Amino acid sequence: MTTAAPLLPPADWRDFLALTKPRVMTLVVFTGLCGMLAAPVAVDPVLGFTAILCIALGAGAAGALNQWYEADLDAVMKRTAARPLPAGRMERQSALHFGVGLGAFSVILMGLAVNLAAAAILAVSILFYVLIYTVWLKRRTPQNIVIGGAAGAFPPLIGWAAATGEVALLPLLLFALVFLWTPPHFWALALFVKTDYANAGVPMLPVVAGERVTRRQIGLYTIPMALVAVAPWPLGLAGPSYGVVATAMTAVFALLAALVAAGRTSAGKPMRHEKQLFGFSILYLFVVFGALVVDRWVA
Ligand code: HEM
Ligand SMILES: CC(C)=CCC/C(C)=C/CC/C(C)=C/COP(=O)(O)OP(=O)(O)O
Repeated sequence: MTTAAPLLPPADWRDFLALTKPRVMTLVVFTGLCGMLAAPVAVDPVLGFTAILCIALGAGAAGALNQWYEADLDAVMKRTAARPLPAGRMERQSALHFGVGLGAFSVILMGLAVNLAAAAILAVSILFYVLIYTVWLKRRTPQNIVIGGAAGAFPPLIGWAAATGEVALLPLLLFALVFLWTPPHFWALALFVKTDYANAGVPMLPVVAGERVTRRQIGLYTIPMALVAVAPWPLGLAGPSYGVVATAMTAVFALLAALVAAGRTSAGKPMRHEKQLFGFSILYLFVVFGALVVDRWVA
């Protein structure tokens, strides 16, 4: 006779919150909000709030499904071992039900309360992150984050579509900015947590191709990223206040990326520039996206 594994007690709300990767999602939601506020229309506040809520819930659902699928990987990486599933604080089924329910709710609410264009792009981004990145590419190729990372670039398009019902050149540039920003953002981190990924058998670029190639790739992606970041200004899609902030922030980003690409080290501080580039990459998107909204509404 077989005995069923004992069921865990119901998980705490904090564990469900942790499934949504709330810290990463703040920036995802912020880029969505800025995409919405950069649109040349005044959005009804209730509708706008609902759209941003749907992006937050959809992104949270994607995070939960990611953790449901890769609990085995998370268990072997130091950075992720304390998450609710690998730490044994939650049944896998609960994470699956939570993710599917929340994801469906976010897309349906967006479709009913906001518009179909925003709901469709939200659905695509959730499916992209879960199926294309997490299930298909992450364990197969070091290009995982380049292709799969597109999922994280959709929110500005969703925000814009929520406001206008369509897409346009400016939100497409914002998509391209986050898309090209993701490799330097992630590979800078991957350089200093390489052993974690190597132990887990995840083929991240520094593990598979080595540090030199990764550094060069960071430098290479930074060039088109810089052009796309500044482009809204000369194209007349944003004014000089955006142009100045975006140029200054991009110059700092490019300098740090160049130091990383050149493999510059400072005595006694291993991976100093890599850590600086990773940290700055987060501030960078907050400031550049924020500057676009300030430029539209205040400047
Ligand atoms: C496939 C693409 C990406 C990968 C693999 C990736 C990976 C990571 C990892 C491993 C961390 C550090 C640890 C953590 O807190 O979990 C991190 C931090 C972060 N990422 Fe990304 N990231 C990606 C794309 C993005 C995107 C698109 C955004 C937002 C637009 C973003 C925003 C952030 C933020 C805000 C943090 C800091 C979180 C904190 O303070 O703990 N990331 N990222
Ligand atoms: C609107 C919507 C659905 C947006 C999707 C949000 C999204 C794709 C964010 C990407 C950022 C992210 C959490 C990467 C983590 O990669 P990982 O899963 O490899 O990190 P881990 O090792 O921390 O699990």
